[in-house]
Amino acid sequence: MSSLPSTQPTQSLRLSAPAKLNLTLRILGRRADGYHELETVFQLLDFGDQLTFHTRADNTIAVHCPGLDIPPEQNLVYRAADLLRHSVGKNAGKEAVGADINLQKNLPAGGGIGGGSSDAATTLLALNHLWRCNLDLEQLAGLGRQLGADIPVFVHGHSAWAEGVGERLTPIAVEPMWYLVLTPDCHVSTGELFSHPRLTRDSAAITLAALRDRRLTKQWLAQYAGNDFQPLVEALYPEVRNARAWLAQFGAAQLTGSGACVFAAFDSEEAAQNVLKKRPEGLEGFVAAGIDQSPAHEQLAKFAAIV
Ligand SMILES: C[C@](O)(CO)[C@H](O)COP(=O)(O)OP(=O)(O)OC[C@H]1O[C@@H](n2ccc(N)nc2=O)[C@H](O)[C@@H]1O
Ligand SMILES: Nc1ncnc2c1ncn2[C@@H]1O[C@H](COP(=O)(O)OP(=O)(O)OP(=O)(O)O)[C@@H](O)[C@H]1O
Repeated sequence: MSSLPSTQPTQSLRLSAPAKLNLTLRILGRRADGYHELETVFQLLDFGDQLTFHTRADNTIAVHCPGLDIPPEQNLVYRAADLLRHSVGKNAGKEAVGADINLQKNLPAGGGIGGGSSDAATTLLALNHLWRCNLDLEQLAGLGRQLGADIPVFVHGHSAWAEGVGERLTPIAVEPMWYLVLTPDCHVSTGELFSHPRLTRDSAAITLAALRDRRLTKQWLAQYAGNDFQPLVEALYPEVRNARAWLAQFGAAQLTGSGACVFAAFDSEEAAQNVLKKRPEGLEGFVAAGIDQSPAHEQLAKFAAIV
């Protein structure tokens, strides 16, 4: 995969953290370390969180995130920033490696759309630039992997076919589609689901060979879409079951990640918006286009070009 643009450092930066959907998700088996081997398709979306980074003259990392009810030091944004500065040994030197980071959350936490993971990846990209760490994308993805299996895809910033625990990535082009994503008001714990005795974890592999020219078409999806978490999540969370059953009236509807969000694909924004307007009271959601490239990378490249 490509490396990052190298430029003079700057003092502040505003970048997006896009959401993802898992267009298919198969669990192939459990490894000795407890993690699971997967096959999944990551589709990036043109909707996500927003982050602003300002470097500081001291070594403090301060994360401001109105509305997210967790201690700042547990925020994946803080953990990514701290991991980056420790791993490059910068915090031991004379140069200040602090930052004020403002996180505007638009994505629900624990929704299976990768919000926290994307925030962490965007933080690695931004601070690698601002702190002049000069790590390449592989190195940043390796750091991200230490914090979560979903982070590497956002570091590389391309919709992808993924294997391993989700870190072995092959960039793909997905036929353009609009997605209606419903966000049931419940929080699903990824760790609990992966360790649940009733989880299906012996699916047959599809392999990348099924994706001709690394292009994913609607026909491919019709054959291979699905999510091994779905039966279990629907059994445990009636809100998810009800949301998907409602959406299934309008198209093939499925779970993303380990839930709780469910989605369906449409040919136009208008078609997706029309369905969103009809949603039952109390059920929220959003419409977004599928994109192959992360806006964070485009923003960083543009930024680097003008400083
Ligand atoms: C379900 C997906 O969202 C699909 O993209 C991901 O596999 C989950 O990725 P994630 O949320 O970044 O997961 P992590 O934070 O790394 O792990 C949470 C917990 O899920 C389990 N886990 C995660 C990923 C994986 N391939 N196998 C696992 O068994 C591990 O027990 C881990 O303790
Ligand atoms: N910046 C953050 N945004 C959201 N959640 C965060 C963040 N930092 C830490 N967390 C914690 O991580 C948990 C999972 O959040 P996240 O939004 O990544 O879940 P998810 O959408 O299910 O992700 P994935 O699809 O990667 O499993 C949350 O419940 C929250 O406690």
